[in-house]
Amino acid sequence: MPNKLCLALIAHDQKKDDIVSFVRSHADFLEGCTIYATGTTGGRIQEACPALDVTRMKSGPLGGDQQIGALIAEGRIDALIFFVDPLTPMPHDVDVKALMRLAIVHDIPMALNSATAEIVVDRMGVVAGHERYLSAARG
Ligand SMILES: O=C(CO)COP(=O)(O)O
Repeated sequence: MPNKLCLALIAHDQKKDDIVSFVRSHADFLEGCTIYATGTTGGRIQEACPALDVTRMKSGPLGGDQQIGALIAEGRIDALIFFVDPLTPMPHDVDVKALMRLAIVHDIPMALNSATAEIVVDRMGVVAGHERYLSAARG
């Protein structure tokens, strides 16, 4: 069995209901993943889906985005799913920008809205299923 996929999930406040719906609709796939999330997002996800393996970092404005960025720099995150609110100014905008920059530098899939997140998760599910199929076939 290959290592579990490791995803970072983050949502700004106006998008938290959206990420909860997203997580609920992909709970089967996400149960097979290790999830890192910023503090408040992680709390909402755990509340909605207690079976998921979620590690909560600090809240975004208090350093959570930077903590996730550090995990990306260490090669520990396979994809970043970040439901961004494009209409509200953020005090920690520089942290958000730094996080996105690291996802680009380390060339991991980065979904910044729900339409892209659907594609990333669907694709990763296919690849993960394929790898499981191959490792089972190899014995
Ligand atoms: O602010 C965030 C991302 O920039 C999200 O942080 P929380 O999940 O703690 O609200």
